[in-house]
Formats: sequence, structure tokens, C-alpha cells
Amino acid sequence: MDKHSPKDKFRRKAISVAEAQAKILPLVGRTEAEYVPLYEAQGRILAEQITAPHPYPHFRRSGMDGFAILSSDTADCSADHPVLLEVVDEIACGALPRVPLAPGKVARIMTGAKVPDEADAVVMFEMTETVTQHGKVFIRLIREIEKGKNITNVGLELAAGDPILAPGRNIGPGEISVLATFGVHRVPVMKRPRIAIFSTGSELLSIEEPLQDGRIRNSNTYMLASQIKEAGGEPYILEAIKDDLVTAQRRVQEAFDEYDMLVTTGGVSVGDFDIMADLVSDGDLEMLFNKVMMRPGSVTTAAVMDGKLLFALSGNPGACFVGFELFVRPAIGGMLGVPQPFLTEITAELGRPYRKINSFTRYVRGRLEVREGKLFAYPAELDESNVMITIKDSDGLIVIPPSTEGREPGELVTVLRLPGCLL
Ligand SMILES: Nc1nc2c(c(=O)[nH]1)N[C@H]1C(S)=C(S)[C@@H](COP(=O)(O)OP(=O)(O)OC[C@H]3O[C@@H](n4cnc5c(N)ncnc54)[C@H](O)[C@@H]3O)O[C@H]1N2
Ligand code: MOO
Repeated sequence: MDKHSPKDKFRRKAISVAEAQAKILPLVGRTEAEYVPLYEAQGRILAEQITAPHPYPHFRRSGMDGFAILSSDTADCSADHPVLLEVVDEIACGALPRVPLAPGKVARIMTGAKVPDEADAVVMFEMTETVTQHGKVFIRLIREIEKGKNITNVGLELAAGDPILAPGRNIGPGEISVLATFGVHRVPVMKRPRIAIFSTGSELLSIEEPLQDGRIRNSNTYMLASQIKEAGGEPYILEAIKDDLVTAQRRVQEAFDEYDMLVTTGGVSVGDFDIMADLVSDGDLEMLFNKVMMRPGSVTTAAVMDGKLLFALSGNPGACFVGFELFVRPAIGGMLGVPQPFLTEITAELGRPYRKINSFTRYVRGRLEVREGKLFAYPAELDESNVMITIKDSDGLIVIPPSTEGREPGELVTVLRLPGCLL
């Protein structure tokens, strides 16, 4: 039987998830950088190292509304021995001190304003009493004020040249604050990989169509588009691939010319109309794997053409979802230069029994809950590969390695945290 035979789809060599991931990552190319305005940078991945161009803060700043003083003026000051200090200046935020301070003189100062060079402390209004004598304004102090009080020194947070943000960093509110502080108004970010989505299957109705007996609406395409967006890619929903292999090959080739990556759903098993299995073992595509020792998603398939990846995911919604999270998400993360593109592994206690046995590792959708400071994982009641409804309630994928026995509550399990998980 030559490699073009459709029967190839029955002869599959299953490899482990780790082996499959290891086949993909070296083939992942980086996207280019582009500049976006700061207000559009949220959720993007930083493309370059950002270094502090100046210290922060860059001037000595008052932390309180009060008076800038020379702390030595308050030495030995007490309720029995108060001091009177003359107010000779008023410094608003954004303004500069106008009168140099000398012993016995103070400047009224606002929070965030530049402290006069001669002052070494700020005393807050509440600790002072204002006294007017012979047309001059004084403050009366009854307590010693320590040197440095309420003054933020130059470079307290960052010195000039300090590294601030590394490439590969996801930009959120904290990063936006830093970038704005340093005047980075055009932010170098990684271009979002453009990813084409093809569905297959003549049973699929568009989401606008009324329901028909024997047919279902195409939900995977929209789920995948959402997963792609969440992973940092730009999804493009293309017209479904039909059962004709030659047309399918042409459409895939055209999509490879136009997009950075292709994701298909359905038609990857051994059924009579499962066209993807033949497509990846044919033509110019190099098949990387077509069976993975996992459930759901054992039929997950990957291929490469001219350095671009194609992922043929199962049509079963649960398997499609898991296949994306284990293989497509890391590939997108790799293209964006994210340092750790895989789902984060955490450990939790199993909250209820899991009795299914399997020769492949199971990635069971599950909910996480914290009780009395401990993390518990609850496998979904319905976790079959064709089940759609529990995807929305999942915080993570509970990893159940192959075993001939079930798992009991209290046993420790590894959970792959899903991006939407708030815990
Ligand atoms: N004889 C065998 N049959 C099957 C095997 C096998 O090894 N031998 N594997 C089973 C496993 S495991 C899975 S998973 C599925 C995978 O099937 P496909 O990936 O080829 O997907 P389809 O057959 O096209 O569809 C499966 C199921 O999913 C529904 N579907 C398809 N596309 C969508 C979509 N865009 N949105 C929502 N739902 C979709 C489709 O209607 C089917 O119900 O094969 C097993 N069979
Ligand atoms: O390929 Mo599957 O294992 O039911 O999802």
C-alpha cells in the first residue's frame, strides 16, 4: 500500500503528548514586531526589552501635603519646647521651589511636589499649628521629625538603565502603567499570528440556520476562534472543507499561502468521509503525528508545510478543545515568544472519585475550588470527548495518567490551569 492510500489512516502510531509537543515546538517560527499605540497594547506580547530611560521618580517628591523642613530645626523639640518655623514658600504639584530654605525656614508643599534641595523631611499639615506673628506665617511643631520623613528619593523604584519589562511579557494594567510612566507611547509588540480555521463535515449548519434533524450547528469553529484570540492569535474563519480530497488540498495550499497557521476540526478519524486523515499523508504536507496517547483527542493530528503548521483537531467538541489547549496554544505562544507557552501545571486534591480507566492519559475537564486554604479539583460528570456543555465550567484539565484502577478523593492530581481560571 503506498502512502497515498486512504487506508493509511487505520495504521497510526500513537505517541505521548510530550513527544507530540516536542515535535511541534522546533518548527514554530516567530512573528515580526509591530508598533501599536499604548492604549491598544493591552493583551499583546511585548517584542523588545524595555529599559528605564531615566530614574523613577526623577525628582525628590513629597509624599504628603505639609511643610518641607530641615529636620535639624526640630532637634530636641517637644510639647514643652515647641519650635516656630517661618513659612517662606509654597510649592504646588508640578511647580518648582522658588525660595532656598535656610535654618528656621520651611516651604508649604503639596503631595507629589518637588522637595526643595535644602529640605530633608516633610511634616504633614496635621502635625503643625499655624501661627501668624507681625504679618509673617509660622508653623509650630511640638515633635522631632526624623530625617527623610515623607520624602521619596530619586530612583526609589528604578534607576536609569534598569531593565523593566522583558520581551515575551503579556501586557496588562501594570505593564501599561510602567510604559506610560516612561513615555513609551508606541509599544513594540509581536504581530498576532494569522490563523485560518476550517471545519469539515456535511452535518454542520451555520449558526444562523434553523435546526434540522440529523444536523448540528458548527460550534467548534467559534470555540476555536475564541481560543485563538485568547492565545494571542488572529482567527480567520474560512468556508468549510468539503469531502473532495483534491479540492481540500487546493484550499489548504491556498490557506498556507495566506495565513501563518491552519487549524481544522473534524474529519480526522477513520470514517468514510474523514478527509483530513488522507490529506495530511498526501501531497506536500509532512505529517508530524496522527495519534496521541491522550483522551479526549487521541486522533489529534499535526503536519507541516514550508515551515507552517497545520493542526487537524477532532470534531468532537471536548477533544477539539483539549487538542487546541495542548498543542495549538503552545505553538501560538511560541510564535509570540512567550517564555512558557504551555498551560501551567498545578497540584490539587481530587474532590470526588474518578473511576474511569484508560490506557491513554486522560485530560479531564474539571472545576477548581479552594476550601480551608486547600485546592480541590472536581472532574466534570460529563467528560466524554463528544460532550460540549462542561467546557464552559472548566478551570483546568485534570491529568489522569493511564491506570487500571480509579482515583479516590484526596489523591493528589496534576491540573493544567486553563487561561480563564480565576484561581
Ligand atoms: N472506528 C473508529 N471510529 C472512531 C474512532 C476510531 O478510532 N475508530 N475515533 C473516535 C474518536 S476518539 C474521536 S475523537 C472521533 C473523531 O472524529 P473526527 O475528528 O473525525 O470528527 P468527525 O467524525 O468529523 O466528528 C465527530 C463528532 O463531532 C461533531 N463535529 C464535527 N465538527 C464539528 C463542529 N465544527 N462543531 C461541532 N461539532 C462538530 C460531529 O458532528 C460528530 O458528532 O472519532 C471517533 N470515531
Ligand atoms: O480522539 Mo477521541 O480520544 O474520543 O477524542
